[in-house]
Amino acid sequence: MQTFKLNNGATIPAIAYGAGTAWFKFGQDQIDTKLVDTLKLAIKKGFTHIDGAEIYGTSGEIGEAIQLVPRDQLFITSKYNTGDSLYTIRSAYENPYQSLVKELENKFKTPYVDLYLLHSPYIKKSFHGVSLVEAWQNLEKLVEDGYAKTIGVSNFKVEDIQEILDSNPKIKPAVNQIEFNAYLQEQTPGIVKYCQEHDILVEAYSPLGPLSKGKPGPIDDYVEKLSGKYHKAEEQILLKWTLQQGILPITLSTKEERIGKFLDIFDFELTNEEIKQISELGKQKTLRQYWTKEYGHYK
Ligand SMILES: NC(=O)C1=CN([C@@H]2O[C@H](COP(=O)(O)OP(=O)(O)OC[C@H]3O[C@@H](n4cnc5c(N)ncnc54)[C@H](OP(=O)(O)O)[C@@H]3O)[C@@H](O)[C@H]2O)C=CC1
Ligand SMILES: O=C1Nc2ccccc2C1=O
Repeated sequence: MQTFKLNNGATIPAIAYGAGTAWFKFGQDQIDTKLVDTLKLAIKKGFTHIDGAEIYGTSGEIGEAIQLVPRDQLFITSKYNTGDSLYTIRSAYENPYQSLVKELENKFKTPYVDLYLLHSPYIKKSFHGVSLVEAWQNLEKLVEDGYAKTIGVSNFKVEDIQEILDSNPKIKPAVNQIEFNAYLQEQTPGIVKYCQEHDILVEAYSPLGPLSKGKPGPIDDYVEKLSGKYHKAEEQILLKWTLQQGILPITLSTKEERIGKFLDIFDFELTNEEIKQISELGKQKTLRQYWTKEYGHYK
């Protein structure tokens, strides 16, 4: 499995299986056995990186599935539930520190996560009990106490990351997880370039948006042509387009045949011209699925 190097020297497997979106079950306590089985299948097929979050309600399922292999063979991500951008949903826990400690003990049943993120920058002291900078300091303490190996952010704009950097943090964010695909190459202005210049790895959620939600669209014919040229599925072409830009895709499938395919992307390379062409065609359409102004709520 290809890896990326993070700014703290840690390595991160270059593609992740997401335990959110289609698996989202916040507010229900019962274990989803189909998710446990699918996560085990994904691990057996070679996924070593699982993307979770408090808000997904699936930390218990991840905890069950990861018993399958030694802990050090896996890379587990979780995220502090910042709630929605309208401040109507909040974490079940007092603060980000407590959230991870309790989820590790009661759900993940493992002593640490490899990566812990603030799920969004929508953090207000009056609502969350901590300001954005104090939330970040909670994450730093999680590293100091051994509960998280690496820390980062998600859905952060340039100015949100700058606010953390301006606070003179002990630890810099290592990752910014954002919505990224051919139809959303800038979740917010300049964010990809800024992260790459500051040695912050960009993780792409919804990398297959153009296939699942974007059809018909301007990249369809070209991606189909590349699919024929490389004898790879359209999903594989889009995951490769993401990876070759130094961006880590987080995807998922509920279906066995797709899960294996997602990992069979390390034996071919798109040319620079092909990467550029997908990017240019993609700019003709905008598709944003998450964290829109109108979105506000999770459900
Ligand atoms: N930080 C954040 O705020 C967010 C993080 N995430 C993370 O990213 C993960 C992945 O996000 P997601 O948007 O689901 O990622 P993708 O864009 O990779 O979409 C995956 C979905 O696409 C479907 N799909 C795959 N190929 C095709 C195709 N050829 N035609 C039609 N449908 C297809 C799959 O369906 P099927 O099951 O039928 O194969 C699956 O449900 C989440 O689980 C979560 O971990 C997601 C959103 C926000
Ligand atoms: O997986 C996710 N589904 C979501 C829906 C709304 C906001 C964030 C998310 C996720 O992270």
